[in-house]
Amino acid sequence: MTAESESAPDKEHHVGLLLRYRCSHIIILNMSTSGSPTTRVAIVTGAAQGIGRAIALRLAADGLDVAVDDLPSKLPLLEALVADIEKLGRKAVALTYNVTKENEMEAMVAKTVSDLGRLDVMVANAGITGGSRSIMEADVDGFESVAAVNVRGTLLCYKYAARQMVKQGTGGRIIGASSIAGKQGFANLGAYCASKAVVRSLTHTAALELAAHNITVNAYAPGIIETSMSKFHSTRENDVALGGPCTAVKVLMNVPHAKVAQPEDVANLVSYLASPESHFMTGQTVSIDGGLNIS
Ligand SMILES: NC(=O)c1ccc[n+]([C@@H]2O[C@H](COP(=O)([O-])OP(=O)(O)OC[C@H]3O[C@@H](n4cnc5c(N)ncnc54)[C@H](O)[C@@H]3O)[C@@H](O)[C@H]2O)c1
Repeated sequence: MTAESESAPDKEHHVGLLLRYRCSHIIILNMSTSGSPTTRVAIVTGAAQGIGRAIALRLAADGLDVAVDDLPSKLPLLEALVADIEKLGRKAVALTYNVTKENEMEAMVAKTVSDLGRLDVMVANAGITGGSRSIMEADVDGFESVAAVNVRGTLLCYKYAARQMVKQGTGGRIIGASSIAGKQGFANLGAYCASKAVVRSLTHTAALELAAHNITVNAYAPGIIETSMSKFHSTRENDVALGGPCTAVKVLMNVPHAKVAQPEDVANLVSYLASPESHFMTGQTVSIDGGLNIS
């Protein structure tokens, strides 16, 4: 390539860029709920409680219909959530598919499309920590069960959401649940840290592969959020039982904004990541951690 061609791209190149921009803009406008006949639809996994529940409610408040998924044992909580979403004037459906099973993730997307009409937003939120264990005490079964939910579950959510969104041809938003633990190490949380780093990596790859389809892929990386998960890692009893330090408490001691945040704080971020306004943002794992991880 000559210096001239580098500094002055040809007209065809400019026209191509413009057309691509216009196409993506038209799709973005179609995604808007205001004045549009099409209501956007989201799936939130791990939605029965904690961060997932707050995200489902926030997306409903934003005007989306929502399929809420969790394990079968959480069905009563899901049904209560559906009722709360319906009070906001939106449609909702409770699903009990296991994110670790490929046939169930395919069925989850198919059921959402058959019940709610389409899929625009996937929030792959379900996750587990698997408890605290040092590398020297690590057991392969425990490592694999964390990976099954956090890694395989995220991959399958991304896969079947992307397939549906590409089929629809109207773009979309795919959002994963990483963690501060995916950006830095925490003693005795090796399996969890590794799994959340993989979520970040899958988000990079999926963002590149799906850009041509006007699908953005981002993840949230919370610090300590007040849910049953973080409470589990905050008690002396679990500390002693699992042989690890009070991980959540130790982390908090290093947070510049030293407070425990609420699930709604993460939901506010997801609201933006899921919105048409975030169309120029992809491949990012966004920290929401009170300043713990600044880089
Ligand atoms: N709470 C925090 O401080 C924090 C910090 C960083 C990241 N996160 C991440 O945010 C997400 C939500 O965390 P939370 O604190 O709300 O956790 P939580 O334990 O309160 O909720 C997680 C939900 O996922 C569901 N789930 C687990 N395995 C599942 C499976 N196989 N299929 C379907 N659902 C399944 C659980 O039943 C539960 O309802 C997780 O991915 C977690 O790793 C949480």
